[in-house]
Amino acid sequence: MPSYLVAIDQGTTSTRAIVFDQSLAPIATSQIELRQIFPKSGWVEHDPEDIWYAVRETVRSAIHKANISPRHIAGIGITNQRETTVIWERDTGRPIHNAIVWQDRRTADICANMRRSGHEPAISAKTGLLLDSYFSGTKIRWLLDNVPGARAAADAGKLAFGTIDTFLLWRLTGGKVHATDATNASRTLLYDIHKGTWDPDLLRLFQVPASLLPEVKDSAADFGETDRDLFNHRFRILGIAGDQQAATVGQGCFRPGMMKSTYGTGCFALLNTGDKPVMSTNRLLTTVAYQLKGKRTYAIEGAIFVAGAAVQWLRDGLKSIKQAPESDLQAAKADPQDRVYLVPAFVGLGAPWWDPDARGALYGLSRKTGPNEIARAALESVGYQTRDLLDAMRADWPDGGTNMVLRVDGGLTVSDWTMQFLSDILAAPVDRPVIMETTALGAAYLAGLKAGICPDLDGFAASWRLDRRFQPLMDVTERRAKLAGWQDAVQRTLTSQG
Ligand SMILES: Nc1ncnc2c1ncn2[C@@H]1O[C@H](COP(=O)(O)OP(=O)(O)O)[C@@H](O)[C@H]1O
Ligand SMILES: O=P(O)(O)OC[C@H](O)CO
Repeated sequence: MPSYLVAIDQGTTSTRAIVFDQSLAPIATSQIELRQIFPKSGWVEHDPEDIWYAVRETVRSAIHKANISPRHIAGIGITNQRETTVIWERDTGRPIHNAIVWQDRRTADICANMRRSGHEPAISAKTGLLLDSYFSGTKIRWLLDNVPGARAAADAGKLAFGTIDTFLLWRLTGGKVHATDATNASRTLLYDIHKGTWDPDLLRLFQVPASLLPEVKDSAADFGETDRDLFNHRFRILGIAGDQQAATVGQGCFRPGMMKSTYGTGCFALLNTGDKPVMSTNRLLTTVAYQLKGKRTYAIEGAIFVAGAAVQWLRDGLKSIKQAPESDLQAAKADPQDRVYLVPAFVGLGAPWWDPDARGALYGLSRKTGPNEIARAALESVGYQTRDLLDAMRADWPDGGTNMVLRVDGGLTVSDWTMQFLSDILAAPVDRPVIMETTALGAAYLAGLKAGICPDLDGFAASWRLDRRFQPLMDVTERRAKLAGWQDAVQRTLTSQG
């Protein structure tokens, strides 16, 4: 019986394919970096053909490395950077433009105008989101209005929209399947998360024809088969989830009150709130965590745009380190008396501030401030931003706040220094699991669940293994003083938009 699973993890900075064995242990990985395209300040694009090439190559290479027969693979799970928007021609499969990436701010003005017209409360009530350029809705509208001929072609039913999962599914199935899952749909500003349907009023408001949209399915579902020519075999595609939701699954956060935070380019914290959507009053997002057998489980989400990207800035912008792990060593050597704060608003500030016009700032520089102190400020900014999110979450959902433990994953969590600071500043334990590829694990598990070869949610959650627990060691007075300094720095950075 086929018992291996392949996860495709199409992230912002790279594409990975990972083969998991029957015990859900990763046995082979292949990864290709993704080219970032910055046409203008605040604009971020990806070439969908780069993404498609990387997916084909990494899947082939990971299966080859795993040294298994394709016949032993039970299915593929796809997980993806969310919100990133592609529109393509239905007859040729050709994208009409580069993908507009989630970080892209080109539609900030459209959002501001719609907000001024008073549309935000009704949109938030249906979608659980805020009216921000982060999400797909205004990106679709921009493409239809700015690519010559696009709107007419869309009205004639000749175009298809998708987030990256949907675009990949279309290509993998040879143009046969146009579908997504509820987690990805819940990031578009067009999807009613209470009813689980595309909303006609929202489509009218964002000027998006219904013919563009994919069918919305469960996160573990039959999404079709791969075209035989691609891998010399027809693989079943059995799972799809946005990457932060897949990480929530991979971390086994199935009970209300369980929370994970993923630290890659940005940071995304999701708190499972069960089968009822909790609408935030503190500018967090309400989102679908996963949908299984037609039943939606919801989460409150806090999204921070810059986490690991602050370390990349030390390396590529400031050139004060050569490799990311050096930031740890520098932070440990920083002068304890120095009080430098970095507010890394390089692309504006996300939750809970939502200020697209804010830009990064350093405060408290003295003659003694050097690279070590700035590295520490960069790593500390990850902790402070998480603290802001968690404070907002506790206010939205007081039941969840008391015995909180945070499960973490993502590239930045290898930094022991940052994880210790995170625990110190949250005043809560931080748990790092043995399997750090939780996003891919979640996608593989969803596919395995549908294939009937994986345990149920409780059985899977019981297999979660701790690598290390970081416990808070910081003195209360020091924590208070540090947090007060951070709040002051944020207030000075916010513009009138925030
Ligand atoms: N040892 C380290 N210390 C600090 N940051 C690190 C370290 N290793 C990786 N990172 C950061 O982690 C991020 C990459 O994580 P990853 O989960 O692969 O991101 P993404 O999925 O967003 O592409 C990079 O921004 C990098 O700067
Ligand atoms: O690609 P990542 O891991 O940075 O995640 C991106 C998020 O899905 C954006 O919402």
